[in-house]
Amino acid sequence: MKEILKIKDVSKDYGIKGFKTNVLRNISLTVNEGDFVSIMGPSGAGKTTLLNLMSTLDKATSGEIILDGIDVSKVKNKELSKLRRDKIGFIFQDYNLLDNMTLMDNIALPLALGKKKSKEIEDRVIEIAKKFGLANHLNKYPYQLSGGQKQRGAAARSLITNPSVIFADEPTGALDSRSAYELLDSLDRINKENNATIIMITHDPITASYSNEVYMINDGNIKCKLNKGESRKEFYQKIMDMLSAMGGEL
Ligand SMILES: Nc1ncnc2c1ncn2[C@@H]1O[C@H](COP(=O)(O)OP(=O)(O)OP(=O)(O)O)[C@@H](O)[C@H]1O
Repeated sequence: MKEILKIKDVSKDYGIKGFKTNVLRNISLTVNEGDFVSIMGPSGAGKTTLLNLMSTLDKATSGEIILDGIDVSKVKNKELSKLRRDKIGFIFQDYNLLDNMTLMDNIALPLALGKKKSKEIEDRVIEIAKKFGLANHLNKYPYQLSGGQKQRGAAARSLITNPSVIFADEPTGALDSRSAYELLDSLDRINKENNATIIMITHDPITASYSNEVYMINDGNIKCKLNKGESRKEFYQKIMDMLSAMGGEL
């Protein structure tokens, strides 16, 4: 199995000398190709900080982060944007689609900087849009789309460059339950069919039950890790049991 992300003894402090907050403490974890991982934990536990370090948006105070064989602490700032463009897809809670572009152009955007021909780009957008149930909406602008369609558009955009890993920060946070289900179903499909590696932060146990592994973070540490192994319903129950054992504080 190929290791896509390896984190070794990673710590993160904020603030200046004498006023430091130790937000993450000696975190280690490995994500393999094709894994679908959730990170859960109470507000302020350090989930977004961890995601920002893993996705190279922020730098660790100490420890090692290896992304697809590259030690990110050794990559210069100028090369980091290329690394992000080539290897990482992002899905944010608030979609981040550009209002003045059609869905087709929004999904194609990460490819616009490359050297691909426009017909090739269009074919790729259509292929991915189909996976997300968006093939009939490609000529629409974001204001003509529902929240769920926008978020599936953002997910399609994150996949267009065939990244090594997709990071999603509360991707269902702004969606009603039906739209959340459709997004999660699409993510589940691209995980299984394209062997896409997905790392997602969520507060929601139902959302987490779509992934295959859950890391529970509290006070800057990994408190426990759950593996799916059984059906999604049983995994949901396992997550709920873990949350109640931790005091249900989410
Ligand atoms: N730039 C920063 N400077 C100082 N402290 C920060 C900074 N960013 C985050 N923190 C602190 O680090 C801690 C962890 O924040 P983080 O956003 O990672 O938590 P979280 O688990 O994602 O929380 P939530 O679920 O509420 O989004 C918090 O106490 C927060 O106040």
